[in-house]
Parts: sequence; C-alpha cells; structure tokens
Amino acid sequence: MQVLVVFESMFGNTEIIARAIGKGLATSCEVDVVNVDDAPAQWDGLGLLVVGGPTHAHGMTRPGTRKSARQEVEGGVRSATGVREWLSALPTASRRVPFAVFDTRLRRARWSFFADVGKNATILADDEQERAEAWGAALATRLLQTAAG
Ligand SMILES: Cc1cc2nc3c(=O)[nH]c(=O)nc-3n(C[C@H](O)[C@H](O)[C@H](O)COP(=O)(O)O)c2cc1C
Repeated sequence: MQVLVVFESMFGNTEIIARAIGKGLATSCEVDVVNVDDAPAQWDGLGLLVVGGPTHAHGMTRPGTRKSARQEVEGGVRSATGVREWLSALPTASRRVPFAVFDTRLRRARWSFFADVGKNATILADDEQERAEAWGAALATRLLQTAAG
C-alpha cells in the first residue's frame, strides 16, 4: 500500500512529526514524506494521503501568517507554500483518495501534536514524536484492515 505524507512547516516541528508519522506508517506501508513545496499534484494508485501543517491563528496558515513566521526565524522557514493553497490547487482526480490530517500547535490538545517553539529553536514536547509514530502505525493498521474488507 502506497502512502504519501505531505507536510508544511515553518520552524521544523511539523516536519519532525510528519517524519515520525511516516516511520510509523512504514511498519506496513510504502511511505514518501515530502515538503509541500515539493509535493506532487497527481498520483496513481495512492492508498492514503496524509496532510499536516502548523496551526496559525486557529486554522491553517495563510500568506500573512507565514510572513509573520518568517520574521521570527533566522535562516528561513522550511516551507514557502501552504497546504491550504496546495490542497485548493489539486485536480479533482487527485482528491478521490483516502485522506488523514494532522496539525501542530502550541497548546496541548488531544487531536494535535504539541510544539513549544523557542526563539530560533525547535522544541517538541516530550513524547510527541513517539505519539506521532504510534498514530502512523495505527493508521497503517486501519488502512490495511479497510483494504482487506
Ligand atoms: C503566525 C503564527 C500564528 C500561530 N497561531 C497559533 C494558534 O492560533 N494556536 C496555536 O496553538 N499555535 C499557534 N501558533 C504556533 C504554531 O502552531 C507552532 O509554532 C507550530 O505548531 C510549529 O510548527 P512548525 O515548527 O512546523 O512551524 C502560531 C504560530 C505562528 C508563527
């Protein structure tokens, strides 16, 4: 089963979580983890698309919030594009695929991954990488069960 994980990340936290999710999924699937800047817009035979990004102003990033993030970090941010824009530009055929989403944010929330971002530093809260890997592994198990009917 082929899985594509697409992440958007300013300071690196969401990228770490995306790669941990990919590691979990790789226990039973073929996985590519790609920055949204390099993400394809079309695919063939994809079993699952997983998309994640940082929470900005209670939602997905926008050009203005990404500009604020750029001003906070020396040496540039990880993604120039947003998953919001990437998703909007996907052709209709690419949207017909099983889909899972995740986000990172500052406040600990049950369905999000928690990042504590210091100045010019990437500080993921304890256990979040492990939690992300476990979520990826659970997703893979569920996917294979669904495929098996
Ligand atoms: C412009 C901006 C707005 C943000 N707004 C929120 C918010 O509304 N709620 C929240 O919990 N975190 C917020 N954050 C924190 C980010 O969600 C956190 O920095 C992010 O998860 C880090 O991921 P990244 O390192 O991949 O960019 C914001 C960060 C920035 C830069």
